[in-house]
Amino acid sequence: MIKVVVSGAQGKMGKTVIQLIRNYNDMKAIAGFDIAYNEGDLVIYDDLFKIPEIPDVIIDFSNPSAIKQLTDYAAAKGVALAVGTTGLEEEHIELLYNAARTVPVFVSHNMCLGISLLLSLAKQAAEILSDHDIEIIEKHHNQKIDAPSGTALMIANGIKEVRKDVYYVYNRADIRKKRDKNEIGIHAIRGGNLVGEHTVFFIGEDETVEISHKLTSRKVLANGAIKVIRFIAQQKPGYYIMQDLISSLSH
Ligand SMILES: NC(=O)C1=CN([C@@H]2O[C@H](COP(=O)(O)OP(=O)(O)OC[C@H]3O[C@@H](n4cnc5c(N)ncnc54)[C@H](OP(=O)(O)O)[C@@H]3O)[C@@H](O)[C@H]2O)C=CC1
Ligand SMILES: O=C(O)C1=N[C@H](C(=O)O)C[C@H](O)C1
Repeated sequence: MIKVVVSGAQGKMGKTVIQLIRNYNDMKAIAGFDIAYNEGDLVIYDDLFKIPEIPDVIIDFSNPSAIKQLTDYAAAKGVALAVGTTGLEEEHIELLYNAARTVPVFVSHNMCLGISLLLSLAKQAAEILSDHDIEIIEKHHNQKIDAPSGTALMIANGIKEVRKDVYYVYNRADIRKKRDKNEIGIHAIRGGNLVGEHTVFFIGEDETVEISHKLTSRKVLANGAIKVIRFIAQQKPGYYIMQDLISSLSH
């Protein structure tokens, strides 16, 4: 039985994950971690160190400000940590890499497998359509704090691995020149209760290729989180990404 603490337990993703964990008998949510008002039947703590039982895994969908406590706690107690929170800065990534020296740490800005497929198709398209202009549009609900989305940045970073000279342009409002060949334009749309949509455009002469992924429910992301919990619970200390999980599924 994998004992799980859900971080961001009062949030949209945290609640969805807690609900889904109840469907499985190989894992149990033993507590939540959140700074928000405490509601529901799972006990939610505002300080990880107050949780009486030590979990096997913490799954996190909260806020970058939680990363310090999450990594301190995971390293101190020898607990595996899986982070889905986006909007991370360099300092947070550094904390996660440091923790990964002593405990298993998994980081993915998108936990659904469909986005991994989009990423791999986008990298392939960037190689084949090497003279096409690349633009990314992401759409999310009006409660999202960070922009562009972690997934949009992850896609752009993946494309940069095959087109090393690209750079990112987030807002053309103040630009007074023609589009540069090496730009990846990244654009964020916010509205209503959109769960998450990402489209990568490869635009050439008289031709546009679009690769899209659209979510209509958080259940898909929470299903991915369940796979991540099972995966990270079995790993040695180290820093893991979605590709590691996918490779483990094919073995
Ligand atoms: N990797 C993935 O697949 C996915 C990632 N995400 C990311 O997960 C994060 C959460 O998303 P979502 O559930 O929609 O957001 P919500 O705002 O609905 O939930 C976040 C929760 O975390 C709480 N919180 C804020 N700061 C802290 C802290 N320092 N310590 C503990 N809890 C804290 C919030 O409290 P309060 O409301 O009081 O601020 C809130 O209850 C975002 O970064 C989002 O981009 C979301 C979906 C999928
Ligand atoms: O905030 C969200 O909701 C989501 N955030 C992630 C991101 O920033 O990429 C993943 C997903 O699209 C939902």
